[in-house]
Amino acid sequence: MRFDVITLFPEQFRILSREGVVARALSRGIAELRLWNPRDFAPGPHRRVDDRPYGGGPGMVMLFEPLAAAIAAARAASPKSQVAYLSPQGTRLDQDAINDIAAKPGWILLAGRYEGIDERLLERCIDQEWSIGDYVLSGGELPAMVVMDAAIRLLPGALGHERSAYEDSHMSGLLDCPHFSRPEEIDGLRVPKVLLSGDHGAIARWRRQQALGRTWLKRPDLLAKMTLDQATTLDQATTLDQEAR
Ligand SMILES: CC(C)(C)c1cccc(C(=O)NCC2(NC(=O)c3cccc4nocc34)CCCCC2)c1
Repeated sequence: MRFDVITLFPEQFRILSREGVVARALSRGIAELRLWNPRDFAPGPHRRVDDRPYGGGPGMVMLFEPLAAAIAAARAASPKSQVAYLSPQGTRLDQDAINDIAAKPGWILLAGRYEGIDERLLERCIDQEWSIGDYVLSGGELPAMVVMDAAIRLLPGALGHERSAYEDSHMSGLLDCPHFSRPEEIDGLRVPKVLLSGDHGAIARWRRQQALGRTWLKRPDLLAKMTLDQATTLDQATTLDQEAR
């Protein structure tokens, strides 16, 4: 899977190629990352990438021409990729959206800065608009990295052997169960006995029950969102739970 990122701050993306799942996927060729700086496509001696907004007001707007040229160059290099602008106006991303994103051959991600981009880019050059959440950010670079992290970890071979472990927990649509490790007791706080029992059936039941309970209490909206098949699993878990009592 190929990511072409259009950004005024390409240096920020070094973090992805240094360590972790994304770095490993990049070094293994499971994913590719290419950075495009609009400043390299800005004409004239001053190579302007931003200018004052028509109609006045504070701040600057990213100019159409350098961004359109950078997008065209990225499209030429990655003809199968669609263009997505990371923006507060975008469709809110969730795991279902990430699954769809990871199923495509590649994406050209545009990260905004200043007050945003010239609106005509949305008309002429951008296919999709995505948001990672409702809070004010300084740029679209971190959202772009969030999308890349979430999508790349889904690619075959990205997670290696531990993927199956994630599969049934993270992909169940439920919150995680509580996690414990050494020592058994900290300041009077002990590890739940079932986790020390070695009874893997009971441990699996307890974990499922805890995940269900926490999701019910903290994020009932996730439960409501579960698809039919997950709901079936939910029934199975509940049955298991009833048997256990
Ligand atoms: C009502 C709300 C959401 C608080 C809001 C309302 C108005 C402006 C912003 C805002 O943050 N403007 C700055 C800006 N943000 C983003 O790019 C951005 C923000 C949040 C999630 C994102 N996902 O992708 C990109 C995202 C970066 C600089 C270029 C202009 C966009 C926010």
